[in-house]
Amino acid sequence: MKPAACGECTREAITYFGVNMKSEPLSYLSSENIGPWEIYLEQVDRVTPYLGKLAVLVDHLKRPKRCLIVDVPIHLDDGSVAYFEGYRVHHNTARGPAKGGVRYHPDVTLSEVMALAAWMTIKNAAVNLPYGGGKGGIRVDPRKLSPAEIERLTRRYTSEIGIIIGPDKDIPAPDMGTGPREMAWMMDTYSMNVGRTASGVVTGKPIAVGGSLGRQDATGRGVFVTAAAAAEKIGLPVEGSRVVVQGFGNVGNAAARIFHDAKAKVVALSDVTGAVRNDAGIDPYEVLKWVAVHGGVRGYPGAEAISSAELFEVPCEFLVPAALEKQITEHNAWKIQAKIIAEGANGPTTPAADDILNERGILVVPDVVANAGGVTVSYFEWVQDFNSYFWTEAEINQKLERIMRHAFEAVWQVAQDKKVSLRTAAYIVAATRVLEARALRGLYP
Ligand SMILES: NC(=O)C1=CN([C@@H]2O[C@H](COP(=O)(O)OP(=O)(O)OC[C@H]3O[C@@H](n4cnc5c(N)ncnc54)[C@H](OP(=O)(O)O)[C@@H]3O)[C@@H](O)[C@H]2O)C=CC1
Ligand SMILES: O=C(O)CCC(=O)C(=O)O
Repeated sequence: MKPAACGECTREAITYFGVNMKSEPLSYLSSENIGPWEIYLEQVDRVTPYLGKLAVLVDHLKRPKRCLIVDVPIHLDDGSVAYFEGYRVHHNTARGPAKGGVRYHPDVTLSEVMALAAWMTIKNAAVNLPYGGGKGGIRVDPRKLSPAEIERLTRRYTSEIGIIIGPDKDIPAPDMGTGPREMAWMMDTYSMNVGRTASGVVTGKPIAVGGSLGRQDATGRGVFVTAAAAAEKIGLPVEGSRVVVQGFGNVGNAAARIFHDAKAKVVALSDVTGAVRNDAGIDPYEVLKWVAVHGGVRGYPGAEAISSAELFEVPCEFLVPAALEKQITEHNAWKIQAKIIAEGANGPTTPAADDILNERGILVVPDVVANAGGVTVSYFEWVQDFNSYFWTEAEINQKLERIMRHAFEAVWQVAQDKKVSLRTAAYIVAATRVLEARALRGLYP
């Protein structure tokens, strides 16, 4: 399928830290042949025709500013030594310090972390936070390690990336496989290394060590707020609507609960153990209790088991992918029966799938807007840590909703004016901000 805006674009053939940055026009390639970084490059190519004279600077978006690869050796509980590969990437810092999460997952690679860092640059600019984009990760299956091993891994990784993180340089946060516990260890390790308590070095911390109220549910809340704003635009009521959620971790379970609280009906959800469906509605609070005991949604008695592929075919008003990249591809985009897709995950939709969804009139609220609630409350946490003055949860949620609605409205307006998808509109808003900052800092086109 020919992409909407950039069928003819070609790319320079360069290699960056072993990651091949040359790619063909990607919409012609199957999802099996592209990774997250190529998806990101395609998204940038699609926005380039809308950047006016800033387009000559677009290569700034196509290269990470710096990539650090670290070896993370730890003692396992049995006394043996294991080695893990870790990364921290600063994609762009034109608008402020790098900011973005840390992922622990067996499939983490440098090119994936580059893409995740780049999406942070776009996301932070799309919601107008004073940050650039960064991301980190370790190729590890945390489920195979004990808590003590994860602590040693986290502390060693933090020391290794300590040369490029800091409250005014790069502020990590949780992503897949990490949470408040790991953030507390990161903050403690960094603080020990610099000889003072530096609570502003990471966000997503437990409340007792400088975390912010509302951060835990913030990404899911932002997904809900932007999905509801999109629904308003097309006259779709949230109350009584059907919701399908892929992934029942930090983002997915919060989104499911918040939709449920708003009287929407969660009809299917999944995690790595399996998927379940009940058209009469599933109570995500009950699923949480089940998961706490059984380790996954599989076998949840209030619903029937379906396959992970079938999850995407369940009729619904809202579909929330909240797991990994590349879940919605040219293979299943035709089968989706949702009116709105609100991307809780980063990069869940390939460009080819975007085209199909666009053609089918399914509204996609892109990741760089839909899941920006997490980093927005991370920003609040960072500001609160600097001031040593903390806001109430009601204040946080109110400020979060205002920022998310404002960002969505601006993107919606651009989409209407330019007749482009919400993703391309978000990239127009964000890329313009990043490249304007770059130009003002000394690289005028
Ligand atoms: N945490 C945050 O604040 C933010 C996260 N995101 C993005 O949201 C997504 C989810 O992150 P987060 O919720 O933090 O991660 P978590 O680790 O908390 O949860 C991930 C969830 O996805 C499930 N999962 C993993 N693989 C699959 C699969 N193939 N099919 C179905 N479910 C799967 C996991 O199952 P199991 O538990 O069984 O392993 C788990 O339920 C990621 O793309 C992340 O980058 C975006 C913005 C902010
Ligand atoms: O809270 C943050 O700083 C970043 C969260 C994150 O990794 C993301 O938005 O993808």
